[in-house]
This record gives sequence, C-alpha cells and structure tokens, in this order.
Amino acid sequence: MNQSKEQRILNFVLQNAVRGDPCSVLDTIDMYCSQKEWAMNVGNEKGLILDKTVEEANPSVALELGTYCGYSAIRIARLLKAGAHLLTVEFNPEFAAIAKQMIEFAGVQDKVKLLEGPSEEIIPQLKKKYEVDTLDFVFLDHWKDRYTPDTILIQECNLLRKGSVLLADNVIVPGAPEFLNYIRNNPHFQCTNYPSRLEYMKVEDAMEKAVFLG
Ligand SMILES: Cn1ncc2cc([C@H](O)c3cccc(CNC(=O)c4cc(-c5ccc(F)cc5)cc(O)c4O)c3)ccc21
Ligand SMILES: [Mg+2]
Repeated sequence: MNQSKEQRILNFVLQNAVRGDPCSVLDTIDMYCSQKEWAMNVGNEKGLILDKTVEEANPSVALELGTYCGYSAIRIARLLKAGAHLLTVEFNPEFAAIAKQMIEFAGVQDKVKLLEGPSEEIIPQLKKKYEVDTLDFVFLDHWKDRYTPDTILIQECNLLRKGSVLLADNVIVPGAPEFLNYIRNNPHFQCTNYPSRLEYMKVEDAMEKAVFLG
C-alpha cells in the first residue's frame, strides 16, 4: 500500500535531519515541502510570527489545536522554558502517529504531550484529566470552522486568565471569517492581525493574535 505524503515527509526528516536538533527538523520539513510536496505546516514565514508570539507570552502551559505532522509543536516546544509544556491535540490517528515520531526525533518529547482526539472532547478534560489550571498560550490551526466554537468552549471551561494569548493560523487562506468577526467584536479580547504568506506559496495569508482581557 503506497505511503502517505505525511509518511514521506517523516522519512525525509529521519534520513536528512539531525536527531535531537529541532531547528534541523524544521528546516528539513520546510525544504521538503517547498521543493517536493506542499503540506499544511505553518512554515518558516508564519513560523517566525509564531516564534515571536510564543517568546513574548513565555507560556508555562501552551495548547495547540491541530498537530498534523508536529512542525508547529516542535517550533513551539523548542522555545519553552524549563518546566513548561505544550499540549497538542490531533484527532487523525495517522497524523498523530507521524507527529509522535517527528517530535521524538526532534528531541522535544519531554515538553510535548500529544492528546489524540477531537478538540471538542479534549478541551473539557484539560482541567481534571490533564491537570491544567489555565492556558497561557493557545495556537489554533485545526479545522477553520472550529476556531470559534472551540474558543467559546475554552472560555466556558474557564481555561483563560487575564493575558492569555490566542494565535490563529490561516485567517485569510483557507480563511476563518466567522472567527475574525467573533473575536474582533468581542470586548474581552484585544486583537492584532499579522499579514504574511501561505506556507511555501506566494499567496497572501495572515495570523490573528487575540489577548484575553479577563
Ligand atoms: C476537531 N479537531 N481536533 C483536532 C483536530 C486536528 C485536525 C487535523 O490536524 C487537520 C486535518 C485537516 C485540516 C486541518 C486544518 N488545517 C487546514 O485546513 C489548513 C489548510 C491550508 C490550505 C491552504 C491552501 C490550500 F490550497 C489548501 C490548504 C493551510 C493551512 O495552514 C491549514 O492549517 C487540520 C482536524 C480537526 C481537529
Ligand atoms: Mg495552518
């Protein structure tokens, strides 16, 4: 049975990147996906916006919705301080299996907890089952029509505190118009738009940052 694109990306990393070196894994994925097969990793251009947002937030507990191959999980985890950790949620078992291997090869497995299941099931379990008090940083990169319901669910589960930072990928392409409308008209959030490019393409995209005001 022929390999999936995600398996080909992982194999390319296992054969070409440096084990235990997150930056080398990120560069190798970016090389493969810009030269051989496009894939929906956040990429290096939007990745730099993600980096700056994570560094500024300096989270103790971070959540990612939509792990895919683990690129942004590795990107975030490499910047976390000692004792901090990332919870990343993936419902597709194939993607989760690839991401697990990618995260381990990069050497950031001690900072990352990969939770298999849909966000709407996992989010309500974060406090009791995963011992989360509040989330310092949330990266939204899963189904674009889930950004709004999951942001509402996160608030209903009392997972945000004054200053919690949300960052959403793809608010232009594929787009998250309902989320932009919701978050920009919500007085409890202070929003900032970061124009960029779609990963590996000369196509406009953007990320939206929303800081929870309490
Ligand atoms: C509920 N739940 N809970 C956990 C969870 C996890 C997943 C998966 O990780 C998953 C699977 C398929 C699609 C996505 C969303 N991502 C995208 O759709 C996307 C598209 C493009 C693009 C852009 C231009 C194109 F022409 C084609 C695709 C560029 C991007 O950066 C993307 O993030 C996420 C799904 C639902 C989940
Ligand atoms: Mg994305």
